[in-house]
Amino acid sequence: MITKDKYLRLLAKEYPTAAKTVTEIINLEAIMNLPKATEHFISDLHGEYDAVQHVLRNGSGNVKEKIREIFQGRLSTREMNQLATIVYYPEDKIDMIVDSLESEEEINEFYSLTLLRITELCAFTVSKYTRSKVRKAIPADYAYIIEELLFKDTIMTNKEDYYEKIIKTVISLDRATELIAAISHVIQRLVVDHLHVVGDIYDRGPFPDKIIDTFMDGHELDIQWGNHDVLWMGAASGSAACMANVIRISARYNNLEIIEDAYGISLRPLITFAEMVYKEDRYEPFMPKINSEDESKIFPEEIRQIAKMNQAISIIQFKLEGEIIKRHPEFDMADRMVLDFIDYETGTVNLDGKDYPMLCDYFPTVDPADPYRLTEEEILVVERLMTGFQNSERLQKHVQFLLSKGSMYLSYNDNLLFHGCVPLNPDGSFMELPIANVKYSGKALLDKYEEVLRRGYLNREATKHNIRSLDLIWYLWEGKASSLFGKDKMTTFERLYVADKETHVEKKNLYYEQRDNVELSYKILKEFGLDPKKGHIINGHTPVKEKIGENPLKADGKLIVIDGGFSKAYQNTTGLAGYTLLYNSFGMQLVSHQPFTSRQDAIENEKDIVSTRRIVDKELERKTVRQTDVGKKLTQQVIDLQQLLRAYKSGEIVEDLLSDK
Ligand SMILES: O=P(O)(O)OC[C@H]1O[C@](O)(COP(=O)(O)O)[C@@H](O)[C@@H]1O
Ligand SMILES: [Mn+2]
Repeated sequence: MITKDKYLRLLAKEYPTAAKTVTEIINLEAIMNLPKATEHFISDLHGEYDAVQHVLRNGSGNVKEKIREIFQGRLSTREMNQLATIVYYPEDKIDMIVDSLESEEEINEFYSLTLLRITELCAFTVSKYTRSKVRKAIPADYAYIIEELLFKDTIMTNKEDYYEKIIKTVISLDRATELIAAISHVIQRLVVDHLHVVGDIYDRGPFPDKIIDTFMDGHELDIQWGNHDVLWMGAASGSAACMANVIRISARYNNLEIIEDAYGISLRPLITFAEMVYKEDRYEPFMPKINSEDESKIFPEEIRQIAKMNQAISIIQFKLEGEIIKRHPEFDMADRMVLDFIDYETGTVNLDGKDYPMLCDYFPTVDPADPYRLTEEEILVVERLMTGFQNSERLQKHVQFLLSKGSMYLSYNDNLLFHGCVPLNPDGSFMELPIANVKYSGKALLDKYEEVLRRGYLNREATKHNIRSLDLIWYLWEGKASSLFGKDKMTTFERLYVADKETHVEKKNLYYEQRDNVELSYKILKEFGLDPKKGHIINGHTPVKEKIGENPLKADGKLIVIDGGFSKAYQNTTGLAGYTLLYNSFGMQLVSHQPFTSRQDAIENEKDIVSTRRIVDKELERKTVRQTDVGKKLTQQVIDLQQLLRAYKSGEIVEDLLSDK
């Protein structure tokens, strides 16, 4: 361990004189007195890149709010909406406006007014940050000009002329669009300081990869993994069962492009296998879901092929899952040995003691005497697909990003964030899972899951030794003690093969029934070492059915469910798109969003998502950085620097006065 004296001497290298130490103390004190930065919570993005982009660009309605604060009374609603659209989509919107203008004068006037307005908006947005933070958010190309415009020197007498001159020069050099775009990006970036992604970036929607690319490009953020993210992480780590699920879901939502085009993984082995082995066209339950807009863009033959792939990979999935369940009696999943319950002669299935007719009884690869055995062809298909997943550089890069920014849960500024639940037993105690003969529950279980996920990825090439970790990663997807799943079983098989909906029911963990119970929130916050009086629990995972009166604020606002509802497929059930949460120096606000139509509609018709806000918690006094987790670290730094200063004064450590020379 490093001694205090050694530490001070190391610190003295960074602050070699008393003057430099004092300057840093003053700087840190100033930062701690600034208002707490805005945190933005979003979840369940499900590949809906355009809608997510929109919410990020408008900062859950924050950009509009700031525009109103500054320009109400000075600009008309139309002008304010136009300005907001420019901030969200600068290049496209400006092109459109400029195209509609007739003369050079009109265009120049538009540029000049827009630059003035957007500069004012940006200056207002960044006013709560230190200059050094703002500088980091400014793109290098226009750094000098933007800094000049933002940090106006109030003592300069002829400053207005000076700025006008800058703006005129930029316009005359034909660079106005670029500059407006650069300033817009600074606003987008800083209108929300820190982003929390409470899970489920992947599946159902078309572009999870593009969402991750956006996240990799600069936002300050953290991620709490969702069950769908973990499924992809498992597939990238070498779990064949996770991979089969990933492919099945992509086929079901007609999104195989994500695998083939975005990640460059060839599905040819699966297509060939499906055509070769599933000779009869009996794939009705496996038809992909196709959006009405996409219907005209797809050949019927392609739909047939996707359905067959879905059918082939589903059976492979059930077989692989059966093997895992057999290896792990402690998973307690005997009821998921679904291929055992089929009567292959009569085409019925026995579930919970009751016989049901099957919607499809075509199983060309299943040997009723040994239903879980993969055929040689199936083994080959799995191997070839797996190689594709493991060799996809882009997928591996994305999963590494998820691992580096993500965790099973996060404590941040007194709040506890996780995607699903802390699984409970029917009597309310924390549910246990034995892992390598040790029982884990509550926080320890979530910590263990995280350890296993990281280990599973790290050992992805040591296939044999990794099986135990990979099995557990798959368990996280659909096991009853999984904090990401939170249901008693996943009825994929029943949904495909049985019409009777009573077999489709997935019973939610007691956690979900008890979410309104303040005591439970207290108990969980305490379990995770947080102060229950101050903190909140923030979850995603379950769409909030506002349509039938469900409230996203549970337990008097102690627990907040912010499923963003981006997934189009689920918007019929919820009645609106969903929720995001903002936490700024004034408190917490829940924002509900109407569905996003399209990027084009947003640009052309200035159609913003209508967002309404509800206050969750109001700070009695405006919260400063000092009262945050960052503040705690800075306070400690100030204490250390004060000690260093005393050491300089007493001569215990000698100043390096030559350090500047
Ligand atoms: O809507 P689909 O595609 O049938 O998926 C249903 C499945 O998704 C799940 O709800 C899990 O996904 P979510 O995390 O998005 O809820 C399962 O419980 C369920 O079996
Ligand atoms: Mn989920």
